[in-house]
Amino acid sequence: MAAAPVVISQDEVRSLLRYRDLIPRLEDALAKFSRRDSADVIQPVRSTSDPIQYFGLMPTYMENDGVLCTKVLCFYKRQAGSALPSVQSTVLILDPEYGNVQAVIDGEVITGMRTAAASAISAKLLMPARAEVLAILGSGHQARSHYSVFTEIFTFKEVRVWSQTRASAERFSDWAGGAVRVCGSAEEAVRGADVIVTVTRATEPVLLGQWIKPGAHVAAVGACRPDWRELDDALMKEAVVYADSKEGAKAESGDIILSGAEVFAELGDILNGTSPAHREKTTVFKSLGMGLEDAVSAKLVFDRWRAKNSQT
Ligand SMILES: NC(=O)C1=CN([C@@H]2O[C@H](COP(=O)(O)OP(=O)(O)OC[C@H]3O[C@@H](n4cnc5c(N)ncnc54)[C@H](O)[C@@H]3O)[C@@H](O)[C@H]2O)C=CC1
Ligand SMILES: O=C([O-])C1=[NH+]CCC1
Repeated sequence: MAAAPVVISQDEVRSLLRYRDLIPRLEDALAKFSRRDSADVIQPVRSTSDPIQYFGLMPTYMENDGVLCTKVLCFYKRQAGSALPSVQSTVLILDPEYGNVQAVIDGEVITGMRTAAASAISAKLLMPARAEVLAILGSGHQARSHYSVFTEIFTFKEVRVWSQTRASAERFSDWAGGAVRVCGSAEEAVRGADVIVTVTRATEPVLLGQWIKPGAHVAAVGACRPDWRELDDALMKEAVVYADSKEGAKAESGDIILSGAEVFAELGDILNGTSPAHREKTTVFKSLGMGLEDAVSAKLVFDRWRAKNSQT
């Protein structure tokens, strides 16, 4: 019988995962994904069903890297007063040879960090030169991880936040040590911004093309269902649109499907040098999230966890 799986908690993941290690591995994995070589990556679009609002399975196999993994995720309606996240997830690492589960890893920190890291990679590739102003729409879990990585790897003169309520935007600004300007409207937050991150649970557009400075880069992270929107048609039609996965974007993104916008390229195509990065134009990175990103993060965590626990 195979050994029982290890369980790696959220605190352990937080202590083991660093953006400086994760970002280069994600860049490598995104590039492999876009080459569509099945020995590098097999990652179908996630399967979803709605028995409890939204239940998703995100399997990935990376033969050459010896990784077999799946994330299980679930959205739920936050109960008043609950501190639990609205996206719950767990990552399972399986033995690629025998299929037994080797590790059960809390998915919250992984989801927060790998999503923010993918957005940061999009900004590295697509934001205008000398970007000075970052605007964040939304103030939840993803807003925090995006603030952390964007301020760790870039230098902005100003960071702004807008959220559904002023109180939640102020809590976010307090969490960030007061270094963030709280804005009274999404328009106020994004006017003149060079980089805009949308991390809301909106189902209707909260970001309009008419507000955006030409040449700005938008990392659009929410609206991951075919009938949900964060961005309006004007922006989707004006911008050069990139995605993590073209198949994922066409199947899951309301902003792509309902606007009729074309996905110009994947981030991996830019990393492979097979598509240009149109930094001089207004760009949108439509992020849906990929099992591949969880697999890379979970492998990093599991390898570090084993190294640490074999020494003790
Ligand atoms: N692309 C990806 O890889 C991933 C995307 N997501 C998506 O990112 C979004 C944010 O996720 P979390 O930060 O974990 O959620 P959260 O629940 O922690 O935060 C959501 C934020 O959206 C705001 N919000 C809710 N409804 C809104 C509306 N109608 N208009 C404007 N703002 C609204 C809330 O006030 C809050 O600030 C969600 O849509 C989630 O599905 C989450 C994980 C990965
Ligand atoms: O990739 C992911 O984990 C998610 N994408 C949308 C919600 C959660």
